[in-house]
Amino acid sequence: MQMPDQTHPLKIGTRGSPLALAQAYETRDRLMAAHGLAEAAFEVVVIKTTGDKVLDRALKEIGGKGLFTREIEEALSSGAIDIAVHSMKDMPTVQPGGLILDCLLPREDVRDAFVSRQVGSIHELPQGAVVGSSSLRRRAQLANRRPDLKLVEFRGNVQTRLGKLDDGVAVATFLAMAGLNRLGMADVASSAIEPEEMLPALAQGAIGIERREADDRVAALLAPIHHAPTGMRLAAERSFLKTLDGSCETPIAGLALIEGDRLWLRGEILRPDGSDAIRGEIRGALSEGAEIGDTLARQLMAEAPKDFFDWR
Ligand SMILES: NCc1[nH]cc(CCC(=O)O)c1CC(=O)O
Repeated sequence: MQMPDQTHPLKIGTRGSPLALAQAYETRDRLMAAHGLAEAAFEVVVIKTTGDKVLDRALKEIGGKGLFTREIEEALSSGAIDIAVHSMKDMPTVQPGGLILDCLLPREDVRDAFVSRQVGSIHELPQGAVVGSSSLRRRAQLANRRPDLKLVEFRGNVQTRLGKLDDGVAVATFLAMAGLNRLGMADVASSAIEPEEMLPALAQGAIGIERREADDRVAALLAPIHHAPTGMRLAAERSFLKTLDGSCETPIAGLALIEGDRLWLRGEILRPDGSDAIRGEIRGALSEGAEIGDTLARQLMAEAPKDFFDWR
């Protein structure tokens, strides 16, 4: 296999946020260790996406899937980069023709973090407290569990959101534990929310590496850093999401865990205002992630009232 080197570096495409860069460097470090390569054999290429450019509107208004990925995938297809590093929870369930996402790094903490300067957990929030979040899923889940709370839009990176808390715009907000851990900012979390209380986003905490499907050299380079258990869990979670036709910006939550030689998938779908939630779970063989994800999605859809999906 032709290894990348200083004159022919492997080009790693990524968004430019501190979290995206941390994920790109983690990928580079794993590739360096797996193949005994020097840092100079890699080049990190920062690409600005629509989601990075538009900061003044709610994500669902800008609309469409792949808000944070389109420009990066174009660079991959054109050959401007060799691999693209993504947060799997932001990835559409189907990749553009010619691209494939089959390399996953070991998953980080899947839980959401509850972040507040004043209170320690959701339960401690006073009646009617203002909570900031831009995530349709988190807003719907919170409204479902605490209809008394007042929800406000909250966009921007971690620092921006913490600044809004300091300015008193809201008493609390939510972030992914995975992102905080990767940024070395876990201490920002007042507490981690257990999946039993609130299921996370599908694929939360997982990093995926996308490549050109026909690029056998890159496939061979990536093979040793793929984490199979994460792949099995994500197969179930992404199949669940795909059948529901959801994206990271629809009120759908779920989590697959490995219990011995079995996969255990839990899922939840909500109305955006939180007035209704439907939950379910399913178990299956480790190799059957795609099947159980699809089956659970169909079960929940069958249980849902006719108008349940009118928000789509
Ligand atoms: N939608 C933005 C996004 N995409 C991935 C993460 C966190 C890291 C991860 O889940 O892997 C975040 C931020 C957040 O939800 O706090």
